[in-house]
Amino acid sequence: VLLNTTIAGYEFDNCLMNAAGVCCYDHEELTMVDQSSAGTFVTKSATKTSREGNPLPRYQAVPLGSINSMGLPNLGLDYYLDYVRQLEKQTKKTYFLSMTGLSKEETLEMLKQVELSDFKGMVELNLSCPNVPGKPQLAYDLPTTENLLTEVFAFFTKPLGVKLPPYFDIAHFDAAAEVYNKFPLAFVNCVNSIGNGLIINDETVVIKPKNGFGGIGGDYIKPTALANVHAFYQRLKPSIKIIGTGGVKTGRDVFEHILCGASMVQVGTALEKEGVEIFARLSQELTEIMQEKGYQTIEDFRGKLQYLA
Ligand SMILES: CC(C)(C)CCc1c(C(=O)O)[nH]c(=O)[nH]c1=O
Repeated sequence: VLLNTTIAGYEFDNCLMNAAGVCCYDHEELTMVDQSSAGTFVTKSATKTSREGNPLPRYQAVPLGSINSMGLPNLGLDYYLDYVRQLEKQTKKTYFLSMTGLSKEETLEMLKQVELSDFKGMVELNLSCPNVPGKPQLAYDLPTTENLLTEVFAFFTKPLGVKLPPYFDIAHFDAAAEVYNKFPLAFVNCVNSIGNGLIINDETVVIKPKNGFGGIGGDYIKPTALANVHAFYQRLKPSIKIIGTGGVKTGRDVFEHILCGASMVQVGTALEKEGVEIFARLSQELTEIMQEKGYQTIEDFRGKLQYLA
C-alpha cells in the first residue's frame, strides 16, 4: 500500500500534512512537521511584515474541536520564504507557502516577491483574508475574488492554489466553481474553519478577541468539510486538485476526504491536540483501511464516493 499523491505534477510520498495555522509558526514547528511522517508542510499564512495577532486567549481546544481568533500572528513573508527556499534545496521536497494580504496591493506585492525568488514550492493563497470593512471575507465576495485572481495570474507563473472557507449553499458551490474554473489553479483547499462560531464555558466565552466569536474546527466541521471537498471535486476542471481539510482525526476521516475527491489531506485541530506523531498514526490507520479494502494507492478510491440508487 502506498500513500503517495501528486498535485500539479509535484509528487509527495505521503498525502498528509498540517493545516495552515497549526504547528507552522516558526522554524522549530515547521521542522517538526518536516521530520514527521507528513508528506510536506504549509507555513502559517504570512503577511508582508510580521504581526503579533490578537490578545490571548485566542485559541481554545474543546472536546469536539476548537475555536480561534488568532488575528494572523506570523513572522512575515521574508521569514517563511527564506526558510523554505533553503530547506527545499536540502530535502528536494515541495513545500507550501501560505499567505494572505490585508489588501489587494499587499497580496500582489507578496506574490511578485515570490515570483521573483527561486522558491520551488507551491503558494496557498488564503482567501479567508479580510475584505473592505463591512464586506464579507474575500471568498464570499466572488466578483472581488475574480478580480484579484485575474490580477494575480497576469504575472504569477509558479503553482498556486487557494484556501477556501466553507460554502453552505448549492448556488454558492456553482457560482464559486464557475469563478475558480477560469484560472490555472493548482488546487483549491476546502475548508478553512467555519467562521464566527461561539463556544461558552458556564456563562463566559472562551476566547478574548471579537467577544468570543471565532473560527470553528474539529469534529464539528467534518460534514461541511467533506461536502465542500466533494462539491468542488464534482464541479472543477480535473487540472484543479482538491486538498481536504476539516475534522480529520482518524484514518477513517482521511479515507472519507479522499473518497470525496481530495488528493491531499490536511490536519489542524487534531494536530494541535496530539502533536506531529499523529501523522504516523493516521498513515497506519489509512493503510489498514486500504489493505482491508484491497486498495493499492489512493487513486484506487479517490473521488469514488457512491450515491444511493
Ligand atoms: C481569519 C483571518 C485572520 C482573516 C485569516 C487567518 C486565519 C486565522 C487567524 O489567524 O485568526 N484563523 C483561522 O482559523 N483561519 C484563518 O484563515
